[in-house]
Amino acid sequence: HIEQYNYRVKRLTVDNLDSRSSDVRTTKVLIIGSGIAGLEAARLLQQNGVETIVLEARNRTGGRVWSIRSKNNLMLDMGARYIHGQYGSIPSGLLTNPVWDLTRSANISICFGEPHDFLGTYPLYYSNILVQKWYDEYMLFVREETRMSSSNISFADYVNLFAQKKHFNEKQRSTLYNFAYFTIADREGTELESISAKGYLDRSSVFYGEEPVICDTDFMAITDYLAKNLTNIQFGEIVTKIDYNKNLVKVSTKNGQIYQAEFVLITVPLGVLKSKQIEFNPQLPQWKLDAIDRIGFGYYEKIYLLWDQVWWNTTDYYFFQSASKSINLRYWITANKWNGKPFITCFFAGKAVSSLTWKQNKNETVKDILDTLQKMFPNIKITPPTEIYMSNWNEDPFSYGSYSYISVNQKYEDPFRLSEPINNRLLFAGEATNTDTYGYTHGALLSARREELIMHIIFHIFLIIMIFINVIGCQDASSSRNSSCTRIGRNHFYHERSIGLMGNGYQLPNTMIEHLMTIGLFIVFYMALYQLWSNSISMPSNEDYINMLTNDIEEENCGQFVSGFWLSRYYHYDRFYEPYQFSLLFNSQTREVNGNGVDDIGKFVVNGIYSINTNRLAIIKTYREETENSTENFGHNITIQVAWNSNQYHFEGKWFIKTRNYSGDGRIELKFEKSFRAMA
Ligand SMILES: Cc1cc2nc3c(=O)[nH]c(=O)nc-3n(C[C@H](O)[C@H](O)[C@H](O)COP(=O)(O)OP(=O)(O)OC[C@H]3O[C@@H](n4cnc5c(N)ncnc54)[C@H](O)[C@@H]3O)c2cc1C
Repeated sequence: HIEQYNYRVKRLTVDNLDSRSSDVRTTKVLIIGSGIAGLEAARLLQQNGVETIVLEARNRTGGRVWSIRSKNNLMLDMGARYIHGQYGSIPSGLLTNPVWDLTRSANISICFGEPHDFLGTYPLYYSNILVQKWYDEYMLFVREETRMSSSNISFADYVNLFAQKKHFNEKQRSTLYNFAYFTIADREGTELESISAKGYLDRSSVFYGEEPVICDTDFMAITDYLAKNLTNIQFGEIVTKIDYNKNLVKVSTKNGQIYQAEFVLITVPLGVLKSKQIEFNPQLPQWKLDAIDRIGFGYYEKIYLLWDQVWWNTTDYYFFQSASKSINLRYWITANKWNGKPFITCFFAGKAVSSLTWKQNKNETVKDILDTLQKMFPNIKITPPTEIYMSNWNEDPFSYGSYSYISVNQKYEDPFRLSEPINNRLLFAGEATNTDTYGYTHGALLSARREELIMHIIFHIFLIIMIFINVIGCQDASSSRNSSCTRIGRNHFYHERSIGLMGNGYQLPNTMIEHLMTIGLFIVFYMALYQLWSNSISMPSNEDYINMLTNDIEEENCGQFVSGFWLSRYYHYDRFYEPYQFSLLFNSQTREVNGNGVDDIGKFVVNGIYSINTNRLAIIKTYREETENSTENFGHNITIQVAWNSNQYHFEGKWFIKTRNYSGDGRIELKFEKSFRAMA
């Protein structure tokens, strides 16, 4: 077997990639990994008739979405469990969490946690209220410091700087440190020392989880739904080598199987890429290797403790959040009040996982948890759990960690680099390649949609080029009275297909269809041009607007815009409509502003730009159809262009609407309401 494997691998060099053999399986798109990203990409490609094979190392789908059954048939999510966002709504430019949408399509029942549904305390020397106040002040301090700074400074360094500024003693400093740890670092699966504060605050995903939404069933119901109609998943196929050139990719697996494809979508976790278990030939470019190296990949593990019946007498969701005496053993505990199931989940992150304390001495870890619980419930005699289950993502060779975070070593462009295709043949998806929603299932899902779209564009560019070549070839031929016009064109087209540019999913059009499509393309092109022209006549473009300099801008009035909740009121039909709250997040490096909210027309998302220099903001509100007011909500866009008014201490300017049936404009004001509360 080994000989056969070596033989196959030896044959596989870039020079002879095209050599075909009966034991090489060919397909148009090969997807490596059947986590949520791989499954979604496979599902979309299959829907579009593109031939696809999924290679999965494990003998199951789901990847880091993995649920097991206890002896009593309790469903325990060892990986993802929460669908983050407020009732499915996420303030990052997308109205709803797409995973939430999936649960609705799949008829999966979901339950809601309340944001303040929290029993217990941090083991702090000071009252929670006081520490929360320090923390809020600390976050404002970090936000201000990072806004104009370009250096990567960790949250831990900012704790020290803030403590110095406030003349904190060591006890106060370490209390704030612990609080910040649990609020920020724990969820990222790492330490405060490792996270770039600027990177974290500039990326929108960090503000998601104000109100996690929890499934009533296991999370795998979602990945099972995605996998439902996929017939092309090869289990137990551990990819060991990827050979590629400008035309083709060949993938070798540990079983000695070789696959050949026009495109390969790599969705393996960042931990696997870091481990260099997969050999690339030629080696990945240095910029890609640097990105893989610098982006952080955290550790986050769960322990489930099960009893025969619920013994706790509280209905709160979160039991307790604890920083134990030992820095290496910190955890927090939750229980599920909705289904009344008798288990408690404990979470360990960062050093607590890598130090291995908890794994090396499972009994001691469990005893520590039980002692903590006993202190919380002094009147109940807590018996040892009947079953214990622990995850081990950290050592799992198909994960090597939990999910990505923004490390202090990271460069701004690294996540973009990670997702960048190579030769337009190797494409990358998965949680870590999502620049906004890294670390989450919805990040993985959206990355798959992004890559599927890229593939689609690549396919169609080829299709359009082919049509033009064919039409021009045809016209040349007919002008020279070459009666074999159609045949020549077609033969040329077939030839291109046979060398692999066109795939099985796309049918060869005949000459008539090609002509019609050409005319259609011209019509679409002119309509797009007309649309652009007509949209630009009544207002400046958003880019032009924010760059307009006015004489009266004083330096202290620059950069008034901050991320947070804003109130807007707009003037229409001779009156102001109420202030409506919406969230806006500002990325100072890209100047982008994203957010969402709801007003009397409907739910909307916001995308736009802001200039610190001119203090001007230009955003586009896009309504989501079928929300709120069905007679006025057409899923239309509203452009809002506002400038800072230092007397009123708010932004003001104009809104513009241009739809097929209506165009209009009016006044609008935007006032800052409050900053985002840190995740509870
Ligand atoms: C403990 C924990 C808790 C979490 N909690 C949440 C949560 O509550 N909410 C949330 O939204 N997100 C959560 N996440 C994050 C979420 O699980 C991930 O972001 C998401 O599942 C990643 O999906 P993916 O498709 O990018 O990668 P994966 O799911 O890891 O899929 C990659 C696939 O590639 C396969 N693979 C790896 N190596 C090879 C190879 N050499 N050859 C072939 N196949 C290979 C793997 O087996 C896997 O199936 C959590 C993660 C962990 C670990």
